[in-house]
Amino acid sequence: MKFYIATDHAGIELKDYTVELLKEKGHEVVDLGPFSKDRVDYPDYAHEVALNVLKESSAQGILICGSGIGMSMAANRHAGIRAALCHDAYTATVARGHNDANILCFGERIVGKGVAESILDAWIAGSFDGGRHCGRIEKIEIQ
Ligand SMILES: O=C(CO)[C@H](O)[C@H](O)[C@H](O)COP(=O)(O)O
Repeated sequence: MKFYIATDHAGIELKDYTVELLKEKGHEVVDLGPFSKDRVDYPDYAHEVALNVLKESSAQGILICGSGIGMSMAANRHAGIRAALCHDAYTATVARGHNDANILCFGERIVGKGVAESILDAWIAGSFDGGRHCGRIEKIEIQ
């Protein structure tokens, strides 16, 4: 899979860990930064990842901040983006299966490296279940 990933200052260690982990697992990763711990504003990075995912629908996004909340809020302002804040493997599985989520968000201040890896594994293994969920995800978009 191909992933666009970014963080703010509060998620940089988990972002760097995630980039290496995904590469080890054979995935393509485009790291959109930041590359230092200087304080930055999460929406700038959320919008960057969202725009890339919208341009390349076969790619997925990953956004990390302290809690994952601000990143998911900002990314979800884009029509066509379904960013899911995941705290464990179950939420990652249903985000993919029920919500056809295209951006995974999590918080470095919430999940450790082990839980982050289980979230990533569940996300990668997951796929959209279709069926009854199709009409529901269409209704997410404001007409
Ligand atoms: O948006 C957030 C909270 O909903 C993120 O967790 C940010 O990373 C956090 O707000 C950053 O906080 P800081 O005190 O500026 O480090």
